[in-house]
Amino acid sequence: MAEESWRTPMLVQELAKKVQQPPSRYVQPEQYQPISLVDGAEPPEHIPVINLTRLSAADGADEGIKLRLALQSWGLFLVANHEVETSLMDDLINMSREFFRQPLQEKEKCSNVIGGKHLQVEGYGNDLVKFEDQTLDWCDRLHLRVEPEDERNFSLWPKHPTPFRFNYYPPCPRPDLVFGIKPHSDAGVLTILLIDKDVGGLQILRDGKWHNVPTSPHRLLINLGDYTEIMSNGIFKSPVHRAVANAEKERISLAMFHGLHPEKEIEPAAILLHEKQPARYRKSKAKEYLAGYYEHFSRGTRFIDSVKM
Ligand SMILES: O=C(O)CCC(=O)C(=O)O
Ligand SMILES: [Fe+2]
Repeated sequence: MAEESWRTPMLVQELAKKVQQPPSRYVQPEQYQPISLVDGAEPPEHIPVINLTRLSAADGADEGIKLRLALQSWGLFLVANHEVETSLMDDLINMSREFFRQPLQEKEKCSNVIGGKHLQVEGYGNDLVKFEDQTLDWCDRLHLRVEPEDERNFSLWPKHPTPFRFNYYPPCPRPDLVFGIKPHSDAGVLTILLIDKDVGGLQILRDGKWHNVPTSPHRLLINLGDYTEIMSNGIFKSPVHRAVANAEKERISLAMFHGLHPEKEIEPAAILLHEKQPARYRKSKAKEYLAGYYEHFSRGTRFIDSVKM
């Protein structure tokens, strides 16, 4: 049988302890290399902020208009007045840090490797490796399905279950050569992202420019995913984003993805279509979309481009 050990790379956290240079599998092709990333990006001032208290106030129509404009032009917004206790946000990040700081043996009880050979989405470990020549990201994850409740796979959950996907980015000796997570848009309906309040790295692409997302104070970012872009026939955007690596500090983020039932069909809403505005995306089932999404993600391309008409 062919040697397929490339399918199960070493955990990045372990690798980071050993190497002075990221191995070639992690180094982005020259045209994508994140040279002077942080310096090169736009400051965060322009990223829209939506105040949830105003949005739900009886006279909050102006905030509603702001929200619509934000989703049309950015596909995302930072949340003000989210009323999530900052201590809860800290606890989540700290619990996550504790999980990743455990001995490897302990973490591997939640491993995403099946049969010693393949990676699945759910569990602890690397991102999916679909192609031998795919460029890998400088991060490990703990990815857990939380809804529907009867699909929770508790054998992959740490002892203290938490319903999120945790991204762990170890320091990288050459952040100019790798991505923490390569440029991508999220697949689903929307994502709620809890960002490390001390270490930056998340950047959003808009009109050809990368914008840094601010870290402090405790930040929640809500971004749309591809399903919403398709259902809105392109009115709302599914933003391309990436995380850059850091030479000295580890970084943690928690993403909660809201998706759809695998059998559900995703297509532009009929109410938005008319003769002058035909459907701009082909119909697909959520499960087929996800399969295509992961293939494209591995390659650093966007599946949504292939369902555009
Ligand atoms: O770590 C981040 O800030 C971004 C994570 C992300 O984009 C993802 O998990 O899809
Ligand atoms: Fe993402």
